[in-house]
Amino acid sequence: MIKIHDLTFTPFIDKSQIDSAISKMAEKIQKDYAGKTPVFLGVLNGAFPFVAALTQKISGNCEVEFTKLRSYAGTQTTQQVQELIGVNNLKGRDVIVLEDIVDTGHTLTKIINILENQEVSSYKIATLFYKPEAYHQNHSLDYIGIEIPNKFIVGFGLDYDGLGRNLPEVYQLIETQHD
Ligand SMILES: O=P(O)(O)OC[C@H]1O[C@H](OP(=O)(O)OP(=O)(O)O)[C@H](O)[C@@H]1O
Ligand SMILES: Nc1nc2[nH]cnc2c(=O)[nH]1
Repeated sequence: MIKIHDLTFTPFIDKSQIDSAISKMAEKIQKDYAGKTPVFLGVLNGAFPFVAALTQKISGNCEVEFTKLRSYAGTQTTQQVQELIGVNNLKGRDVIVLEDIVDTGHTLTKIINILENQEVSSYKIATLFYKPEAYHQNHSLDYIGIEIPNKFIVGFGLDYDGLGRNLPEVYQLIETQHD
């Protein structure tokens, strides 16, 4: 168990499970984009370890860009997704969005809106973690690493109020916590 700020988390997904999910995803992407030079678009802050781990498993040409969006405050989504760092050079490109987690899908909806305005040639969505019970958007996800229940997690890029992103494995919030 670990404590971050006021909350306690229990070990949930270990390093080898994360690595094997990323390897499988990289293999699929590599096949689907054979002969192309896709642009991986990482969504900061949370996606930084996922982007590094996935792109290192891709052989062949690819580019890496980042955008920075924020929707979560504490352990709750705010439904207002802010674009803190934008991208504007994706016209005509084959883009693969790399998200650390798709939860309600508000962030994803915002990204799709941005990509459609930029006239990209094609786009697909890859997410390391996915909460199917929380997702209520129509857009389907193209590459999913690990499906998880609708509980707050930290680690491997994901934070609780700024802390926990550096953890190499993933922890789940213990929900019955009393002071
Ligand atoms: O599907 P949603 O409910 O929109 O949640 C998913 C988003 O929430 C987190 O980002 P956050 O807004 O916390 O910013 P961060 O990556 O900088 O922590 C996460 O990195 C996803 O981008
Ligand atoms: N840290 C963290 N950020 C999120 N953003 C959306 N869902 C989550 C989650 O479960 N944990």
